[in-house]
Amino acid sequence: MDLVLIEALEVDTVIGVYDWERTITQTLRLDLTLGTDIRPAAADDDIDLTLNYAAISERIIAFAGEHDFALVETFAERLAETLRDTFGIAWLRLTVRKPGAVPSADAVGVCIERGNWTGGA
Ligand SMILES: Nc1nc2c(c(=O)[nH]1)N=C([C@H](O)[C@@H](O)CO)CN2
Repeated sequence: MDLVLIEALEVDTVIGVYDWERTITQTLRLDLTLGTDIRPAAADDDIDLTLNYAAISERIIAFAGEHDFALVETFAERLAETLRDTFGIAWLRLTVRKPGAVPSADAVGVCIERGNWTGGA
């Protein structure tokens, strides 16, 4: 399996468990690793035969604007489900970081993997 990457994508959303967090927008930083087979796209030099990282990034930005979860866990789980359903992604790793949430840390967050890693050539 090959991998398509989206790194340090910043999205604005309402996120947090505290009352004050329900009234503001905060920035999350996302890293995605998307499992696919890039050989058909490379053979034909055709964007329609691969995972379009620009289209996926736009969907993520829209998703963040459409939802207001309390937990980064919920954001990650629901986003992974949406992306896999929308783009037919076999396997993905998604890291969601919340910079500034813990002042003495660069960022806190979660990392999840969903789907089946087929391996192979
Ligand atoms: N495992 C988690 N812990 C915490 C979360 C979270 O989403 N997942 N959220 C908060 C608060 O919203 C915090 O980010 C505010 O600074 C605390 N712990």
